[in-house]
Amino acid sequence: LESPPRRTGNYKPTLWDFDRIQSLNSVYTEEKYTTRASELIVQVKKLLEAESDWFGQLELIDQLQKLGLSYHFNEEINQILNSIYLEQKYYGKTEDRDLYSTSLAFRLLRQHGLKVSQDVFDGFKNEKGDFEARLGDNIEGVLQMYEASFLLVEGEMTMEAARVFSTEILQKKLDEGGVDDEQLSALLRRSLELPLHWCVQRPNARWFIQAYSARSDANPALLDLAKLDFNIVQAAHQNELKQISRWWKETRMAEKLPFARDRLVENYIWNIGLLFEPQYGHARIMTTKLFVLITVIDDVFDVYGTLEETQLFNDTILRWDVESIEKLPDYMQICYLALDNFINEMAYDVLKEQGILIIQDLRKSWSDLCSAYAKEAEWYHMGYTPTLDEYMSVSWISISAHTILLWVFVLITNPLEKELLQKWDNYHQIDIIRCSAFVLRLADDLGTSPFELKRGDVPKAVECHMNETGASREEAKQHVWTMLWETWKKMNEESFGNSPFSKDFMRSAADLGRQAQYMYQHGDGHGIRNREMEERILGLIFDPIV
Ligand SMILES: CC1(C)[C@@H]2CC[C@@]1(C)[C@@H](OP(=O)([O-])OP(=O)([O-])[O-])C2
Ligand SMILES: [Mg+2]
Ligand SMILES: [Mg+2]
Ligand SMILES: [Mg+2]
Ligand SMILES: [Mg+2]
Ligand SMILES: [Mg+2]
Repeated sequence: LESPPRRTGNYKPTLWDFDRIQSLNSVYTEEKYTTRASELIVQVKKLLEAESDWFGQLELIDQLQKLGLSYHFNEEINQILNSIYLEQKYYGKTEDRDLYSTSLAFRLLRQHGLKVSQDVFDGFKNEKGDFEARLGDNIEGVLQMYEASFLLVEGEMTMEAARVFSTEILQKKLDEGGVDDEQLSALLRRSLELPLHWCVQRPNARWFIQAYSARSDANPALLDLAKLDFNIVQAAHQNELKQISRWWKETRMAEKLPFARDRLVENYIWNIGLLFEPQYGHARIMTTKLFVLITVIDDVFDVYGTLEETQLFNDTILRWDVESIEKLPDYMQICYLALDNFINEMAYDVLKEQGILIIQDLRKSWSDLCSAYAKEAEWYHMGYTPTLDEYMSVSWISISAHTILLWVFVLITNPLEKELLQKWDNYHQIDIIRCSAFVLRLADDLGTSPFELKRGDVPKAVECHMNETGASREEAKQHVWTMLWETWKKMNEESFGNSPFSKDFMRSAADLGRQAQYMYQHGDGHGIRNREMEERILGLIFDPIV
């Protein structure tokens, strides 16, 4: 029986080939630049110390975060935010504080894990309990209220009302052209599309550095440090990318598996967002290799493999015995061995560094992932459209977040305790992992499903909801956005909880969701190039800020 013609993703070749990547070089690895940066860091620390009032301190902290510089000042920022929280200065009588400072304090303290009550906004309501219309006269204050509203947790009606109230005012102002300040209207447009709380820090820093350099009141030391630090970090990223690119070329997978996405740079960008701290260079290299293998094997199940082949591959991964590899078609033998080599490399890495054998944990994660892939392939080939709940029960695994976060956990947790690792045995119950996976899945479906369905793929969240409820595509997309929004409330709750995982891990889990919203903001930024993504990659990796 002639097997049906194989589908293809029609993926274009990579925009950034091996030679282009290997030709990357930057002057910002030179000693004189890092010395200059250290001097500027001292100057900015003095700026922080010199700030007398709490409002000025918060403004500076907010700026440092946007400029991607906050990691140099963690101690100072901790100390300032903790004392503002303890002294509750933002709670004062409404007349001597305003919407702007209250909202800024609410957002920065909550982001820091300090749970300011939503009651701080009660002072801005009228006797009926609605926010006073006059607040709309201060657009900067309303923008801060909007940004603060994304830090809500379940059941906080005041924060829901704050989001609706502020969104309406900001949208109306933009529609009427009522914002004459060009910089402010750019800020409004950007935040209405993606609020600060949903923005991954490093990839967005360049935009905020450009915006800050356009301000007449920009502090020269702060601006110089922002540009210099960005370029120094970029130089380090270039070296990491060159190293991964040599590995990718040696595997020859792009050539052997031409049907799959050859997206080394895009896969690396994911990890610039996911692993923020510059010292996580080795971790970014390993997680990028993981992303590259996930991308290829995802395409094996979603695009190229026949139903029988995908089941065969899944069985081989479940059993992980080399005898069964004999039965795999050649292209799958390449995938299996590349994956097996990588898992062994990773396990060896951890064994020699931490003295713990994690090979079973890594394989278990991958067998769960491939089982989910196989389930989706079965649904596609049977022409079956699951209910949305049924779809999510499989696709929150197939989006690979649980595997990505296991790699991140192992690579940044030092020392790696056995009992903490054992918590991964029932990762289905770990809220932060589930939330991160849901945001990644829902953002991915909103960004990639139109292209996936054109070439043939399992019905995605939007299509499942349409099929189940008869909703229109627009209504179904709105429903998916609402699910994403509900998930962020749970994710916010997790950052207050006393999780057994480190702050860096909790941040990475949330950043995985944020990075997805960044990659898919203008369509499928991962698989199908678009101008915005191209410009973002040039600005992030190739071109220093002058
Ligand atoms: C890194 C990833 C999140 C993972 C592999 C590439 C991705 C960008 C995404 O690709 P996609 O094909 O959209 O995943 P899915 O929809 O087939 O699950 C799934
Ligand atoms: Mg290719
Ligand atoms: Mg896919
Ligand atoms: Mg898939
Ligand atoms: Mg919990
Ligand atoms: Mg997708």
